[in-house]
Amino acid sequence: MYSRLLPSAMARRLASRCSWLPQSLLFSHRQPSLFVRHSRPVSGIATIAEDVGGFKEMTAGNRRKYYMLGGKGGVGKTSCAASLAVKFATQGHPTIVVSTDPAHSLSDSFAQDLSGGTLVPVDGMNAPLFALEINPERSREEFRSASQNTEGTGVKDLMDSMGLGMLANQLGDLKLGELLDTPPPGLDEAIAISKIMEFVKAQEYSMFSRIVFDTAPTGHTLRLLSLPDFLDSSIGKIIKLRNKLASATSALKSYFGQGGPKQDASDKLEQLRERMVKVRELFRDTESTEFIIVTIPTVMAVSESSRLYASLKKESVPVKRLIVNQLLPPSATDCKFCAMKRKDQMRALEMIKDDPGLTVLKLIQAPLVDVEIRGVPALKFMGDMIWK
Ligand SMILES: Nc1ncnc2c1ncn2[C@@H]1O[C@H](COP(=O)(O)OP(=O)(O)OP(=O)(O)O)[C@@H](O)[C@H]1O
Repeated sequence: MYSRLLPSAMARRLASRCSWLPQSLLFSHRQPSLFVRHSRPVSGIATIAEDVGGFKEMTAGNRRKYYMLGGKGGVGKTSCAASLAVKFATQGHPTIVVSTDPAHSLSDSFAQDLSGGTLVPVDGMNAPLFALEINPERSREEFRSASQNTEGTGVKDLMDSMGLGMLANQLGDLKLGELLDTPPPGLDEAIAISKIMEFVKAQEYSMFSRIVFDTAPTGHTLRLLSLPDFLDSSIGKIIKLRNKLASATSALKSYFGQGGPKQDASDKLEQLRERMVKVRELFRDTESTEFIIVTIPTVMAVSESSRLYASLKKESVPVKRLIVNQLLPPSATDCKFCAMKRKDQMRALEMIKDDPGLTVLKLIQAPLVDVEIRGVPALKFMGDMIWK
């Protein structure tokens, strides 16, 4: 229904408010092919609405591709991710968009409840687009339940009776469940991403050629990438200790005629570590993955984006595009506030130009619009402005 409303009512309303944008851009939903243009690298600052995003490259081929959108909190990651997913779907790519940000706003963005834990077809789309908010707490729970009390009281009783209760208590302190009660930052999100990776492998999801992730703010993403190392050093040690305990208690138990200890926790954690490695591999896969940084034109946001880019580069994560969202149009009136604000934004854009890392990225500039970007029509509108 929405998509039928868009060309007339909504687009015209938006058009009247964005008179500084080219009309072709505003009505691009009517002629989608008009906006699929060749990508080209950009070395400096483009003017607003210049076609520098290289969207054609993003849609090329039916091999599955993953797009992760990340950046500072509140810059518009969700809106950009949702608009990209809508655009992919309307261009013929069956698409899944997933939020792994613990503070979800994907449901708000699509104006639809996506929190049920299963893929939901997005309302108002004539093309296959499914969305999901992953509940990190729920994902973590399955690991936690398997990692608690696995040696059971039997071993402790046995060790107590042998005067080794103290040792049993100390080893009990290595409860793996506690690690998951206070997880390292990024773990929740990494578990969520690995869950998606698992289920999209199934035959029934093979049709989906684009998977878009709306990720958590910068810090989490960076920690997520260093997780395999963290897990190697922490969980790895814990697993080794527990394995030693397991073989010691197993020897005792068989001596006293009891069964061997359970291996569930160690197995689960080893599995968790392996999955984290796979998530990192996915982030680094230049063939199938791209991380898109979203920012706004403020000194603070650009500085954070610069650090994010440097860290992603260090971790060999492929990054090609930078979205500068919420740019003010040139002021047509003598609004002093607007003029000052725009001057400030231009300064931030200059920072991007001068930043040795960010300047090599394709720069996509997205204007600040004066309507809330909510629901498929608005996302289509935003997508047509950004993804060209
Ligand atoms: N270009 C834009 N013009 C006007 N409003 C925008 C624009 N981009 C985003 N917004 C609005 O800004 C708010 C924050 O956007 P969004 O939720 O996409 O950001 P986020 O980076 O995902 O936030 P969080 O870090 O909290 O998840 C939303 O109300 C959204 O509608």
